[in-house]
Parts: sequence; C-alpha cells; structure tokens
Amino acid sequence: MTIKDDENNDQSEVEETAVTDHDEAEDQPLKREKKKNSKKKKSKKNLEDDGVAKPKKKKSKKKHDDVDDDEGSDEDDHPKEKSVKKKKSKKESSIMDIEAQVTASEEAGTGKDSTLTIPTAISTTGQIRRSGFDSRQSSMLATSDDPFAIREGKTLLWRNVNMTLKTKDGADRKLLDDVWGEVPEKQTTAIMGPSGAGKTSLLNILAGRAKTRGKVTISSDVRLNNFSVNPTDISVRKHIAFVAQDDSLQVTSTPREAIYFSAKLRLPRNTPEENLQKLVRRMLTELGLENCADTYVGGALLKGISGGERKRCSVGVELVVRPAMVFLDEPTSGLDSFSAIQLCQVLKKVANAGSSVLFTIHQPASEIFNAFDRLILMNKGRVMYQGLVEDVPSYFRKRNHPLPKNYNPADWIMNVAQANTMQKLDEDGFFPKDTRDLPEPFAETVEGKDELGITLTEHHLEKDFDARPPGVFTQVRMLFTREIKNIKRDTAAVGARFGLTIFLGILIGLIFRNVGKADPSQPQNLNSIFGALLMVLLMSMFGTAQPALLAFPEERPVFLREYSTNHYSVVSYFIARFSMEAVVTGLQILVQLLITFWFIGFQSSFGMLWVAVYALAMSSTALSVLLGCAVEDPKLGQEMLPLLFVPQMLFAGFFVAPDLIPSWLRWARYLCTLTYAIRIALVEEFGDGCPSDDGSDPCLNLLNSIGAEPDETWWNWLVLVALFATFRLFALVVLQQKATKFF
Ligand SMILES: Nc1ncnc2c1ncn2[C@@H]1O[C@H](COP(=O)(O)OP(=O)(O)OP(=O)(O)O)[C@@H](O)[C@H]1O
Repeated sequence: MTIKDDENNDQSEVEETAVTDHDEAEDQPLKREKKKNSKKKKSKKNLEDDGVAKPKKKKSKKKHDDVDDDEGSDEDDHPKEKSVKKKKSKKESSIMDIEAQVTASEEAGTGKDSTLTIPTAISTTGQIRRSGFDSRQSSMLATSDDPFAIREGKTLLWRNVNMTLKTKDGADRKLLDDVWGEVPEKQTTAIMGPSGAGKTSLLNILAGRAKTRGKVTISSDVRLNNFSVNPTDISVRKHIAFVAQDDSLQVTSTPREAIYFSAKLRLPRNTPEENLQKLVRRMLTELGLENCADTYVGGALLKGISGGERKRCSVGVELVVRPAMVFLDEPTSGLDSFSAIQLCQVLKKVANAGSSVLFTIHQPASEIFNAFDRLILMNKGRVMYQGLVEDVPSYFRKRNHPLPKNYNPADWIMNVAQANTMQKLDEDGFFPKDTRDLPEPFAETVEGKDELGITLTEHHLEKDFDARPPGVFTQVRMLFTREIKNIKRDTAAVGARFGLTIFLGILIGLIFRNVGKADPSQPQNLNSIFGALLMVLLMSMFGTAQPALLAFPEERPVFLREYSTNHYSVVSYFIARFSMEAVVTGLQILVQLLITFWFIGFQSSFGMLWVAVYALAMSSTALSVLLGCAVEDPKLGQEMLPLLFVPQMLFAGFFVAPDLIPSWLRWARYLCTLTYAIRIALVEEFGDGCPSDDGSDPCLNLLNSIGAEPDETWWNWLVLVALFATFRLFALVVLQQKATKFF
C-alpha cells in the first residue's frame, strides 16, 4: 500500500519538519506537556456491565484497521479515483502515517510526543490522550479532497441533564431526568427510545438548540474535550455540525451547488478548486445523489428533489467539511431501507475518520442497528441503557429479557421498553446510574484555557493564513452569486414583481396620460400632476418594500443554519443581501419610470426623478428590512406591512396639513421617508414656479404648503440618506442578535 511504502521516508520528513518548525518558545509548552502527560496518565476505570462503556483495546484497534479497510474499499468502489489517490502527495500520506502512529502509540500506551505539538485533552474515562496536530499538519489535512480524511475528533460528555416542565396545576414534570452519557470520537452513537422518550430534547440540549424558556427549565453539565461548556453559546455550537430533521436548504440551489457552497465557505481558503469539485463529487456519490445532483432542491412552491434526497443533501452539506462532531436528528426518517443503510455507512466512515457522530433514530432495521457503535436507550426521559451496541444482548439477558433468536434487537429493546412499566424495569435493574469518575473540567468555556493555557478553539485554529476559511469578500461573492441564481430560477416571484410593476405603470400612465404637459398654473392641472407624482412615489414604495420585508423571515431557517455552522458572518450576509436589493430595486424603478415618465410627460429630468424615486425606494426597503429582521414569521411580517405605509401617508403632509396634526405627534413626520422624497420630487417638477394670470404662483404655493424649499433640497437629500443608513444599521444589529437565537 502506498501509505506503508512511504512510511519511513515520510515519517522522518515530517518529524524533521515538525522539529525545525518550532522555535524555542514553542518547544517549552511541548516539554511541559510531556511532563504532565506522564504525571496525569490515569488508568481507565473499568465500568461494569451496567450499560457503561468499557474501554476495549481490541475494539479501538479494529477501528484503526477499519480506516485502512475503508480506504481500500473506497478505491474499489471508485476506480476512477485510484489514480488520484496514487498521486496523493507524499505529505498527505505522511500525515496519515502520523495519525496511524498516534493511534498505535495511544493503544500501546507509549507516546512518541517529541515530533508533535499536541495539546492534551482528557477523555471520558480520564485517560490522557493527544488531541491535535500542529497547524501545518492540520492545514495539510484540510486541503485534502477526501471527505473521509482523518481529522482530529472531539468527545462530548454530559451528566445531570434535566428538563422540567411546569404543568398547569403547578407540578413539575420531568421530561429528562438526570440524563448522562457521552459521544466519544471515532464512534457512532444512536439515541433510541419510544416516542416521547426525550430523544429530540436531549439532542437539542446538547446541540445548544434548547434552553430554559417559559415553563420549561433546563439544567446540564456538558463538557467538550473536558471543557465545561454552555451548549447554547454560539462559540460552542460552531464546533458541532447539526443536521436538523426539517431541511433548511436554499430552495433554488441544486444538491451539487448546496454541497459546494458549504465546502467553499467552510474549508480553508487555499483549498484548490479542483479538490473542492472532487470533494463534492465524492460526497454526491457516497450519498447516492448523482442522479439528482443538478435538480433544484425545491420546496413548497418549486418542484425539486424528493424528501429523502433532500435529507441526504442536508447531511452532505455538513459532512463535506469533515466536522469533528456531527449531530443528526432522525437522519434516516423518510429514507427507504437501501438509502438508510447507505447513509449509515457514510456516517460510519465519518466516525472512522475521527469524528464523533450522534443521532436520534426510531426503530431501525437490524442491519442498521448493528452498524452503530454505541447506543443510548431513552425511556420516559431516563437513560435505560448506555453503552456499546454489542453489549446490548448480554445486558438485556442479565435483566431477564433475553433477546429471542432471529429477532431484530431494535424491535426487541423497544418492545421491552414499552411493554413494561417503569417500576418493573427499575426492579429489573435497568436505568444505570452515572458512575463515571470525571476529572475536574479545564475551564468554564471553550475560550477558557486548559492546563497548558490553550483554549479549545486554539486547538483547532489554523495559524497558517492560507488555511483559514475564506474572507468577507469571498463570502459576499458566494452569497451574491447564489442570490442571482435564486432570482433567475424563482421566475414566479421575479415575474410577479416585475409584471406587477409593468401593469401598474401602464395603468397609472394611462390614467394620468399627458398630465405633465398641461399648464400647472391651472389648479386642476396642478392637482393632477401632483397626484401623478405621488402615485409614482407610492408605487415605488409598495412595490419594493414588500418583497424586502418578506425576504429575511422567509430565508431565516437557511440563514440561521448557515450562520451557526460558520458559512459566513452576519456582515457578509447583510452586504450581499443589500447589494442584491440595490440592483433589483434600481431595475424595478427604472422599468416603472420608463413607462410612467413618458406616458405622463413629467417636466423634471428623467435622471433626477429616477434618483429621487430610487432613494425613496431604498430608504423604505431599509425600514422594511428592519421590520423583517425583527419578526420571525413571514406571515407576521405581512400582517405588519400597513405599519410601514399608513404612517408615511398620514405624516407626509398632503392629506393633512402638518399644522393640523396634534403637536405631540408632529415629530413622527421627520421619520417618514416619503416626506423628504415628495419634497425633492416636487421641487424637481415645480421648482421653477408657474406664475398665473392673477400674479400668484400656485406651484410655489404648493411647495410651500408641504415644506419644500427649492433652496434647501440638499437638506432633504441628507435626511433621506441618514434615515436609510440608520434603518440599515438597526437592521444589522437586530440581525446580529437574531442570528444567535434558535429558540
Ligand atoms: N418545550 C416543550 N414544552 C412542553 N413539553 C415538551 C417540550 N419539549 C418536549 N416536551 C415533551 O417532552 C417529551 C419528550 O419529547 P421529545 O420530542 O424529546 O421526544 P422524542 O423521544 O424525540 O419523541 P418522538 O420520537 O416522538 O419525536 C414529550 O412528552 C414532549 O411532549
């Protein structure tokens, strides 16, 4: 095998690099670490056959072998990739050698630490183990085009997880009762149990998607690589790839694009384009998505791939970035048995590569059940079993519920859980207590320091500039490109928006035809021109603010998923959305004015009128974006739409003279963008005045009545721009706050 052939050469090559790359300062912690390693090595506590995982050297050796086996079988499955794999650089091979060596030395209990700057972490059993590569090695790993490349894993463990519901009669109902457990790295762990057992609640708490709220109280002791963490903290959530039950994918993207989008934005910036493409292709193949790779994901209004394919696509989006921890809520629901097995095999490969995989599952087929490494069996909020899947039969046998021959173990244990009362199960010795002897946690947060002064984030931080994820520019470009595709593909929405603009433009144009060419010194003509101008402004406000208001609430699930999984920053998202809105709004106003301007025959310059109407549209959309960011439900957003427009019309000064408005309410007019836009447009149209025969000037009188001074137009521009900027800034703040909320 290539890896073995290169072993000696590559190993020495990397050893040399590792040593020469570290200056004196970096060597110090290494020495400290080695000292501490030897001091702190604790014996694994042998946990008895009460459902607690036993450390099995044999098992871990097998796992290591599995990695190699999988490598081999992958090549068999994908002959085309053989040549690619053979061409893997020596460096990549050597990294795998290092990993193999690390695993082997862990098992043998001999650490060859001298070549690696590996900080320590304490495993669930208290055993000290290495948990990292130096930045050079990890960045080299990260540039691989293999979704199952070896990665550094993480272990999550928890105890005393309680979830309590205050019932109507004031009593406390325990939804989760002192739940404990762990998701070790390199293993797949399934949470099973009857409906209502608390599987989803537990997964959500661990993934930071549930917290004390209303009548539900949650408390927990959760540790990530022995850092005591609050799972709802965004910095903790970003360590976990989460695949929710309901898919939140961009409706107009294809599976290929969705997976590529995730890989491009989350993998190191120096990952070659060719590798990204290979990675995506491999992911599509592994998940059986090749046939629908270029079909839209689809949604309620757009026909797309099937529900099962959508689910697999969601899994691919997370797995493509080689996460250290993967949580999945019922990943196999809605899949046929072949697809479910295929997906489980993929999860197994991911675990073999080093990740910790946790998922909830209903009653799986025996083939799937036997493919898990570990099982957490929940029953009415309590842990009924916790440990290796292979220990399940003996555990149940010892408790007088032996597994019948030729029976699906999953069916059997569910049957036992449901057919017996909790009291009977308790008497039979189920519901093991947490007897783990956990070491003191390093720190209260991932940003706290471990004993070597290293934060959990730093363990994974890419120090190499090129190995960091793409910057703001790439994020904005990717988001912007996706938005353009979205607009092009969602033809119904774009067609409705522009179709309505054309229709209303023609209608207004026909009704006010040639009104602008009439003599404005005649009162009825002046009223008509004013009416035409007002209609054009109102139409631009309504036509642009409504889609902008609905945009964020509709996109919220996708945004929250992508933001919480490190695709992009809030600022990038905001800039991309704003740029898209600016372009589309500009075009929409152009179409509208091209029709109405020539129909009506306005006297102002076309360019100036376009700028005024555009400025009004942009500042109105800024207000509606603010509202859109504040509400979570698109329907609620729609209900609140009048809130944007009615006050604008009331306070702008053309229905009621400002002096007649109660004095304590008059200030509100200064916040209305329409007030300033109508002044600018009127000055453009009537600024030169229109003296009548009786010596008066009706045009200037009109300007006067609504506070439009031709000499002070700049002031109106300034306020319009200031309002625009303020609303946008508030929207950004609100979005930033909402971005961290999942509940
Ligand atoms: N926020 C909540 N408020 C009130 N009750 C809740 C809340 N969340 C969960 N529950 C209750 O907690 C229990 C466990 O719910 P959970 O959804 O975790 O079960 P589950 O094992 O995932 O069930 P299923 O397999 O049917 O999805 C249920 O009785 C549910 O009604």
